[in-house]
Amino acid sequence: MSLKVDSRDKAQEIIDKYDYFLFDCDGVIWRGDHILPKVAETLDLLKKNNKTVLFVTNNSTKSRDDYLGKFEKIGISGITKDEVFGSSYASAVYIEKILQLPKDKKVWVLGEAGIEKELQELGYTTIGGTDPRLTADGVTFDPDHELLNNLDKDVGAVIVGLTMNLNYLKLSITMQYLIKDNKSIPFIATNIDSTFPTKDKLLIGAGSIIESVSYASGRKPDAVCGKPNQSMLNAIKADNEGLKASPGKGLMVGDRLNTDMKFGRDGGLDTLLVLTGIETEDRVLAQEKSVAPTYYADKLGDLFEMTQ
Ligand SMILES: O=C(O)[C@H](O)[C@H](O)COP(=O)(O)O
Ligand SMILES: [Mg+2]
Repeated sequence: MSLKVDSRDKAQEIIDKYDYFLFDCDGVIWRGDHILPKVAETLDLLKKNNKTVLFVTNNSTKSRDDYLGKFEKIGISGITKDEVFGSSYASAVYIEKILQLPKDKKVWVLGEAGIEKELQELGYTTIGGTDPRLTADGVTFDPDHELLNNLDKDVGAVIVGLTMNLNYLKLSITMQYLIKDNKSIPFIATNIDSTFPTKDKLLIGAGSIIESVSYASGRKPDAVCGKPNQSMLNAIKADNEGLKASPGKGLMVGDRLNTDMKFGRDGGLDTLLVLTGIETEDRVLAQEKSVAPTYYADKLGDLFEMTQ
C-alpha cells in the first residue's frame, strides 16, 4: 500500500532518507510550459541538502540542450547537460551503441527536433523529422509526393517519437520504410506513453503515434528506449557509484505508473508518484502491493511546503 506524503514528518523523512532524486518531467516538474507549484523551491531545498538531482524524461521532442533552455525559461537554473536524460538521447545512443548503425547510413525520423539533434550530435544524418517539405502548405495529401515515392536507399533505421505536427504523409512514409526490404529496417520507438499531459488536458502521447504505425506496418518496435527501459538508469548508475552500490538510496519521482514507477522499481529505487500528471489517487491505491509506489503525493512541491 502506498504511503501518502501528507505530513511534515513524512515529507522530512523522504528528504532525509534518499541521496539521489530522479525526476520525471512532464506531469511532475511542469505541464507543457507551465512549472508546477513550488517545484523550483523543492529542487533548491534538495540541493541545499546536498542531494543529487537528476531528470529523466520520455518526452523526445527536445534534446538535452533544448531542455537546459526550458529549465532556464521556467525559472529552474543551474541544471547541467549531464543531469538530464531524455528518450531522444537514449534512442540515439541505442542506435549507435547497440544497433551499431554505421554512420554512413541515415535515420528516418517521425518526430521532432529533439530526436534529430541527438542523432546528429552522434554523427548521423537524419531525414524526415522537421523537414518543411513534409508539412508544406498544409494542403491535402499528395500521393505523388517526392518523399513518398523516392524512398532513400541509405535509410538504415526508423525512429518514432512524439510529434505535434503529425500528418498522413509522415505516417505513410514511415510505414513505407517499415515494410520495405522484407520489413528488415530496424524500428526504434522512443517511449510507450499513451497520453501527453499539457497545461490543462491530456493529449495524444508518443506511444499512441507509435501504435498507429506499428498497426499499419504489422511490426512491433525492435526497441523502446525510454522508461521503463533500464538503459537510462544504467547510464545514471554508471556515473553515480553511490546509487549503483545502493539503489535504495535513490527515489524515482514520476506521474505515470507503467513508465516512471516501473523504471524506478525495476532499478531497485523507491518511488514517489505525484498526482499532477497522468494518474489518479484511486488508480494508485488500486495497485497490487508488489507494484504500488512507495509513496504518493498531491504534488512534488509538498516536499517543500510541508517542511517549511
Ligand atoms: O507522449 C509522450 O511522449 C509522453 O507523454 C511525455 O512526453 C512523457 O514525458 P515524461 O513524463 O517522461 O517527462
Ligand atoms: Mg511524466
